[in-house]
Amino acid sequence: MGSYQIQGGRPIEGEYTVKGAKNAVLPILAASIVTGEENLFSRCPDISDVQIMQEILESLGCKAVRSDERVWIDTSGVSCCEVPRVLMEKMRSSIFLIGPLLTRCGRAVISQPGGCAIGRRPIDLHMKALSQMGADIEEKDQQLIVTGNRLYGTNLILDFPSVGATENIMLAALGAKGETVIHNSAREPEIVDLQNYLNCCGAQIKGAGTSRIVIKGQVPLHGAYYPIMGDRIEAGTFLMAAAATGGELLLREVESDTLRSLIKYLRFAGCKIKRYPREIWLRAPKRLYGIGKIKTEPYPGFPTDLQPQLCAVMAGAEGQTKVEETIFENRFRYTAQLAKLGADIEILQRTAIIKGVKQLVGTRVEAEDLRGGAALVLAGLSASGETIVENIEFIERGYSGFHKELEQLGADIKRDL
Ligand SMILES: CC(=O)N[C@H]1[C@@H](OP(=O)(O)OP(=O)(O)OC[C@H]2O[C@@H](n3ccc(=O)[nH]c3=O)[C@H](O)[C@@H]2O)O[C@H](CO)[C@@H](O)[C@@H]1O
Ligand SMILES: C=C(OP(=O)(O)O)C(=O)O
Repeated sequence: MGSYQIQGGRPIEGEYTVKGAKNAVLPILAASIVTGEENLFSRCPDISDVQIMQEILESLGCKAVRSDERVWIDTSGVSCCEVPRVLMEKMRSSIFLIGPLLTRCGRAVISQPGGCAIGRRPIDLHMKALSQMGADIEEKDQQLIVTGNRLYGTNLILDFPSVGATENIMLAALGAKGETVIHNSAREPEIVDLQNYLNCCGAQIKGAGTSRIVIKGQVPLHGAYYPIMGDRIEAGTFLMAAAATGGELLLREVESDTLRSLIKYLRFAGCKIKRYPREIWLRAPKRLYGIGKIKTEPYPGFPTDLQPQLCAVMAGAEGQTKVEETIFENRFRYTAQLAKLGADIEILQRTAIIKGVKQLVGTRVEAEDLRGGAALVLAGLSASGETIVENIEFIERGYSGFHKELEQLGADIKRDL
């Protein structure tokens, strides 16, 4: 396991072009299976989750080749509908193969998806919807065998606007007879990106970005060229790195509208922010203010994937911040590591009560999940002295060249191994 060594106290300053979104590229790469043709994607972040998705696609009979930030996938040779357990367990997004495999082959064999330990993350909503569409689901030897040769479109009401379930249903609905309507669908921008890609392939989907998505089934599809949207979570992480270090940053090529809630709170914290359609400029004060109460919510609310980074930033702010995590029941584990740097954070059920301290002090900490790990890096950038963040493989699931990009922006950060 590798580590980052950070000498804290340097402001994050300059310009940064945001990379393609992890949470858009993963379902989109999986979705390419439904086309049965070649596809070319640009702006694909070079992160380990994308590498694993390429390996999964290859194991199913696709060809997948990366060249710089482009990934070419030829899905014509899909010959297998079983996702190998060892790859399935490597990340949560392996779950996105169910819908495309059902559409392409009428059958998907999967095991439990892996991923960061931030909650139980069951897949009952995915399964309930597929079964309502006529799929047979059988559990055997710790595998789920989903068969759906004759899926039919229907009205589905999600009990919770799950991002993954919304996307999986959209993908399975492509092969279903008739129209599928998803009510209470998730509204995340990455779902809009999935819809846009599929419509480029000839699909007829409308409503993504709202809580009612309509998918016309059995429309002929073809391969396409598609540029992946900018990563709002990466963008938010860099904005907060600048905010935590008294820096000044111009972010380029990100839909600023997708970061409205973060921008609002960073303004409360004392940052000056200008927002243009595809750029965000931020200048931070020497010390931030605590921002009172905030809770994570489905989009357009404050994203759970920025909660750990926000708590790390607020750990050094003047005053108190209360952060309620409403999406994942176990997403505060990283706060025990932040405490090693001197953060004063108390967890009461699903709320973190953060009393800002004047100065975090560098020490050795361990990343235990992707965003919690990024939060430790932000804390290290603002702390005095040296912080060593271990187990950075978790962080590299979602951030491409994280330390190099931060170094370009003025951080003193090195990677070991
Ligand atoms: C690759 C990707 O896009 N990952 C994102 C996606 O994850 P993911 O798609 O897994 O997140 P969901 O929206 O499905 O999960 C939200 C909540 O619903 C629960 N749930 C979900 C499905 C289900 O069948 N049953 C159930 O109970 C989950 O345990 C969780 O508590 O959305 C999350 C919430 O914005 C983000 O944190 C992840 O970064
Ligand atoms: C939880 C996350 O991702 P995943 O769903 O891939 O585990 C994340 O990106 O913060």
